[in-house]
Amino acid sequence: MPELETNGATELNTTIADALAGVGWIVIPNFLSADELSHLQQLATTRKRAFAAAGVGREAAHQVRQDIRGDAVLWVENDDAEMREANQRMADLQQSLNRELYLGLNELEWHFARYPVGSFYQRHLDQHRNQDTRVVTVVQYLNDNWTELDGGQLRIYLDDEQHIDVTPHGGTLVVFLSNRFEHEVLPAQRERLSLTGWYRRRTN
Ligand SMILES: O=C(O)CCC(=O)C(=O)O
Ligand SMILES: [Fe+2]
Repeated sequence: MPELETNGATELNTTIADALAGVGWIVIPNFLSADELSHLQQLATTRKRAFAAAGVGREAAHQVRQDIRGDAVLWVENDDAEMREANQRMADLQQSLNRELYLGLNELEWHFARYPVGSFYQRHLDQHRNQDTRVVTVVQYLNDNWTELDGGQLRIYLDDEQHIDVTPHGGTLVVFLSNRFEHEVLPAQRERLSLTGWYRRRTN
């Protein structure tokens, strides 16, 4: 029998859906429990050698450009047994967003991302040009004891060039509409670890 979502999880997913329908973004501290956080940190550590430099651009235009983004990534597979719980939480959120906002999301693609000391990701939009399949961006941070001095904030540009800075505290979840907000990762003064993903609507 499938596990039932707890009421807390359902409520949280509704809060996220409401925020997306309203301002279009939300930050949720302590989205991950301490156990979930340490499990994901351990996985990222165990798999450290499998991370590969991230690129920019799609297909033929794809290239590693550390002057644009300096992180290394490891994609998460759907059938990864170690990621079962994390994938399930994201699947539950996907279902809530579809139920409440009729977004028609049909998959999550996500990866671990490791930003070495001094690295950053320049201001960008997550939707690839001429392709609108990335609908909702989700980021979970996996860092212990992060302080303002460690840099690495996620800067989200709101309307009128106002911005908010999100500190990548372990367990924090950020969700925003992929086509609406340009954002950047400020230079990290410590190694910075996250899980970043996109709910997509397949066009074919
Ligand atoms: O790690 C973050 O805070 C955001 C990463 C990001 O913008 C991306 O991978 O597209
Ligand atoms: Fe991004």
